[in-house]
Amino acid sequence: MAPLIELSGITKSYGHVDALNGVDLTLHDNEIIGLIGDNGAGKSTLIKILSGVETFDKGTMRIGGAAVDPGRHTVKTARDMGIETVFQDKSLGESQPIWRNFFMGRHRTNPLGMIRVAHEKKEAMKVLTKIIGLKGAGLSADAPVSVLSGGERQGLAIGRAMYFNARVVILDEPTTALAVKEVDKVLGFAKALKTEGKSGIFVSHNLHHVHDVVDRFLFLQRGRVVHEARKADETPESLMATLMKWS
Ligand SMILES: Nc1ncnc2c1ncn2[C@@H]1O[C@H](COP(=O)(O)OP(=O)(O)OP(=O)(O)O)[C@@H](O)[C@H]1O
Repeated sequence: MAPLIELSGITKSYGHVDALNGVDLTLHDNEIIGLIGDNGAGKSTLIKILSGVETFDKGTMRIGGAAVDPGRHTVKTARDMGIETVFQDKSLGESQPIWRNFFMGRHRTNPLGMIRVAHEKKEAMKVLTKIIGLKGAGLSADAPVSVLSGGERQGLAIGRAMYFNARVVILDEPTTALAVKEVDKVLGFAKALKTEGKSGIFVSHNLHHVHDVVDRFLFLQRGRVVHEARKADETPESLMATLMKWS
């Protein structure tokens, strides 16, 4: 079976800055990989290209074996091919109810074009309580997003991606600026991707978090993949030593 994602020789420049300089990357079915690299290594550029936010200059991208035309790759086509990204700065509508956020931009409608509100509320709560495991007396589909903690908001975004049939969920610094208990929740949500048969790409500066979640690590430096390693061969400390070596 073809890898879910296969990148070969991907380059991307912003003016004179080579953000990516010949990146090769393979992601297999039901695998989570971690992208590790210092500031400016190219991690964000790479995930923006995968998610269709940015295009690439040279190289080939295959998703599920099908070649992607960089001129036609958009957030919509990436989603249609099963790639969803939970960006660090994603904005949820704070005062909007949870169910609306869950279905934002992708509402289920009846033949008259009206939103199937009761159905959407039921579906959203099913995912959030059964798959993501959110708890709490005040938790209801009608509650505003503002009742959710930082970690739970990540859970909503991850659950939504899974519901809309993502095959790959990209998590961009999902644990940044969260309290310890919230971090544990988010790491649990990330690991749930595998239980649900999905794949993932996890980007974080925290090597303990990366080590906890992923199967394989790719080290990026100045727009190139300079080192790859498997979880079985690494500890958070050895990852740090490798990062220092390449920084
Ligand atoms: N829109 C842009 N315009 C110009 N240069 C950019 C742009 N986006 C990224 N770059 C440059 O491309 C290089 C790679 O940046 P990128 O944000 O992908 O790195 P990163 O590994 O995600 O860093 P960080 O961990 O700090 O987020 C950097 O030199 C950065 O300054």
